[in-house]
Amino acid sequence: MTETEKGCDFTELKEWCLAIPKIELHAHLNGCIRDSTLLELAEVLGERGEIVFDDVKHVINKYGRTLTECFQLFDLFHILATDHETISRITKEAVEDFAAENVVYLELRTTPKNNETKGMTKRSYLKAVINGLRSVESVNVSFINPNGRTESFYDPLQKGGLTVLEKKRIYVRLLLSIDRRETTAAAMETVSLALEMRELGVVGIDLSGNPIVGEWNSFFPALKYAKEMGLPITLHCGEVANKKEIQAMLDFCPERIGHACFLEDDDWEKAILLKIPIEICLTSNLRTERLSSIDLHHFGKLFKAKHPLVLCTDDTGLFSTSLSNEYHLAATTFGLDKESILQLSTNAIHYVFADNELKKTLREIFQAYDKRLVDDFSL
Ligand SMILES: CC(C)=CCNc1ncnc2c1ncn2[C@@H]1O[C@H](COP(=O)(O)O)[C@@H](O)[C@H]1O
Ligand SMILES: [Zn+2]
Repeated sequence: MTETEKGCDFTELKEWCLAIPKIELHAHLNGCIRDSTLLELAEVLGERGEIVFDDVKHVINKYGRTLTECFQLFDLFHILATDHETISRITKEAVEDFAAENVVYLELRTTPKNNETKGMTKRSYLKAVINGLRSVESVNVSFINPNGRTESFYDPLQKGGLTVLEKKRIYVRLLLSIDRRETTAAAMETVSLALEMRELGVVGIDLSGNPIVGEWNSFFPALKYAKEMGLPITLHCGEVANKKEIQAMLDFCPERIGHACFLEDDDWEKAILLKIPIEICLTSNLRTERLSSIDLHHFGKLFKAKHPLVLCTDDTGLFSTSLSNEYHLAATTFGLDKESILQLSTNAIHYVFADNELKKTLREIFQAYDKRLVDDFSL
């Protein structure tokens, strides 16, 4: 039994992890689709004869998928969520789900996709995502408007009354993902789109996709261009053992890296020296068999070394997890007390890609939650 479990009731700790404000920096839109939505979408396509519903139902409901099956499921997501309306819907639902978890700042990442049959371009895909943000009603969603100021839909003055003021607020920013399957030209198109959409809340670039597919050299030109243009970058790094690529990624000095499961000692030396923040996805790493047991996760030693870390979910839908669940898992596995957990969630402010003004707002939100942080917190 860990220190945390001894000192505090398991269920109470779970509720407490849900109640604290949290920051989510590594969440893939299509990986966050609700199971209920997936089944509904699959049923409709089944009725239209576009898929065989019973085959799909089996895949959606399957628990304990292999790695290959996880990526097969991503392909399925991309069949089910291909039109603009569905993209808007899953965005809306994902934001609502994170807000319900008391996530106060969300960096949602997604791969803009071309789909000629649906008249979809990368640009129109992204617009559908932004429309999804605009359509959320159950919580206040804020992102950047064309003037570069924070936009709040559901203005309390216009919509009137306490009911609006009582709604939770979530700040949302977008990261555009380059899929490792994509060509250099497609990756370049994504970076150009991100630059064009900066004023609509796009704050950075992600490199993701099946880690055994694609070559660093083919993504490098687009990532270098993004860097030159001042777009922060996060890379899925070391999801599988690939020494050469891990070294190239660290030499690139990204603003953050995700996973970092297969870094060797000299790689860690470099990551630590460069103070590269690590997006930690415990459940994802466990389910995708990056480690045999959760207590062996590199979170433990990095946390002790006070390396910049942020707990994240990766794919809430795919892995049936939530951010509060990840905090609870970290607390119970590594024996963190409440103060350490709250400090961990507060520290995430340092690693967000949003501007300093929003960082200040986030700091105020966390300070309001726990006044003890006022004195020893500086950005
Ligand atoms: C299956 C597995 C190993 C998941 C965990 N780790 C991941 N590693 C690399 N890319 C990922 C991961 N989870 C999600 N993605 C990327 O995010 C996409 C889904 O979100 P979106 O279509 O970009 O909106 C996937 O197709 C994949 O390209
Ligand atoms: Zn990921």
